[in-house]
Amino acid sequence: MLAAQGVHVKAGDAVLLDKIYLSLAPGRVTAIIGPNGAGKSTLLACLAGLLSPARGDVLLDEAPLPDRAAKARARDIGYLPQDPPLHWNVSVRALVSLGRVPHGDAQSEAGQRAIAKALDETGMTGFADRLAGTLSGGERSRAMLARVLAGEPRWLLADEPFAALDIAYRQALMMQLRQIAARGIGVVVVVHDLALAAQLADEVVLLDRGRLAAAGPTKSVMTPQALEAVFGVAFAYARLDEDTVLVSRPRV
Ligand SMILES: Nc1ncnc2c1ncn2[C@@H]1O[C@H](COP(=O)(O)OP(=O)(O)OP(=O)(O)O)[C@@H](O)[C@H]1O
Repeated sequence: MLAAQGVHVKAGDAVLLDKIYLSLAPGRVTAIIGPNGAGKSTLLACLAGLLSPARGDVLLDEAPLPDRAAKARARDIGYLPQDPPLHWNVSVRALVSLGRVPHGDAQSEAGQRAIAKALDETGMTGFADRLAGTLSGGERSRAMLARVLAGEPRWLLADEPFAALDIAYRQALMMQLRQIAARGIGVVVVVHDLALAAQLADEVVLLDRGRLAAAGPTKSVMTPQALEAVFGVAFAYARLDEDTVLVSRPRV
């Protein structure tokens, strides 16, 4: 279980997160949604243990995250930031191998197997010998995801992993995240695209100006009323083949 207990984050006088209580289960895909500036990335960074709240705690399996040794935390929680910087122009294989650093086994058989699997799962095997600096934006974001997957974390926390991907890779990544969750891994993703979040997630966390507006099963959180209250845009249910989908209704 990954939980936030009264997480409160401030920057100067600004309240970025206001007493957030959450409990996330492994084996589920949770989408964090909300308008720009709502605090989604801040919450994800807290859950990853990369940002310390001014008040409140993040608990992993009921123990405070800061009590865990840094290496153990890095093995448990794989974090993919929005637009991760490329510090060294190394090969894609070397970049993905960095995912094994918390295990210290990049050269071992188990490490090599995890690296090969991560390259394969992200469609990056054919790029393994390319310099990462020569990749396109979408290829680079897949390589960064492969790096996190190579670490075989118990929790995968990703900030807008869909942003640079074309429609085919978006769908592939959606399926992949669902498969990762089906293996028992907790997947938490910040998602801007509400239709994508509705399709992808088992659970949704809806943030509004640093506050928790709602959290729970996707269908109960993503209602036209709740989304309208937070985004200030009209939403409605529409029929699409056999499915009911949520659509926004522009007022022009
Ligand atoms: N160091 C800081 N000082 C002041 N305000 C900050 C600081 N860091 C973040 N903020 C503000 O906190 C708010 C939440 O930021 P955050 O990046 O978590 O939002 P977000 O929901 O991920 O936004 P987006 O959808 O635009 O990516 C924003 O209004 C941001 O400007």
